[in-house]
Amino acid sequence: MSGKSLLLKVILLGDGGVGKSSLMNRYVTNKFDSQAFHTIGVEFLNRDLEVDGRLVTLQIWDTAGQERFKSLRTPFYRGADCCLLTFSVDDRQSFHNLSSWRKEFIFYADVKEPERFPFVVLGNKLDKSEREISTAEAQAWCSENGGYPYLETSAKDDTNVTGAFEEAVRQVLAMEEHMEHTVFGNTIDLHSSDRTRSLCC
Ligand SMILES: Nc1nc2c(ncn2[C@@H]2O[C@H](COP(=O)(O)OP(=O)(O)OP(=O)(O)O)[C@@H](O)[C@H]2O)c(=O)[nH]1
Ligand SMILES: [Mg+2]
Repeated sequence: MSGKSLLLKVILLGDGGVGKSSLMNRYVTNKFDSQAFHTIGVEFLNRDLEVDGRLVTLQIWDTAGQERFKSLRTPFYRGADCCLLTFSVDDRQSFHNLSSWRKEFIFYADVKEPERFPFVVLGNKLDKSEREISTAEAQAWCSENGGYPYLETSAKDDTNVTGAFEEAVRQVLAMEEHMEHTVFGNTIDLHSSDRTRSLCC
């Protein structure tokens, strides 16, 4: 394991009531509240974890999904390393709104290269018996809209919650690795025979 812990900011977005706060609380405190209140503005919690030998401090930002709190949540998007787009599998409207959430995030976080940004899609409330969105439909949206990883979770039953946050970390680490390769790939080779040509005026 490499010594120093990496601080990663992950943000949960999605309609009011899909279970963002419940996912964060399940992951960080292992508790579930069936009478949870709507979030006002934003809240965050940290959790340390190890993924593929890397020590990471995950700073999870939980935002208010209700439209009336838009101005309270958007200032906190900047600096996010990963965005968890969340819907509820028993609520078609929340699935339909994923595109708007992504758009809002890209705008307020001022993401320079949206097609490269690590989004992860979560279909929560997997424990519900009556679904409105099938796994296949959600997967299709993810592959058509940028090839995002898709995970189904239940904050209530603690299904795949750890897996969801670990996937977020993996996506960020993979992106970092990719960027490092790109930077090194673009390094100017001072000994290259092309050098005279490219520097010549
Ligand atoms: N059955 C079931 N209920 C859940 C699950 N996750 C959350 N809930 C319930 O759904 C309701 C809304 O959950 P929240 O976590 O408050 O939703 P939210 O996305 O944070 O909502 P906002 O804060 O308004 O944006 C609460 O009553 C939760 O108990 C789940 O996995 N399964
Ligand atoms: Mg909430």
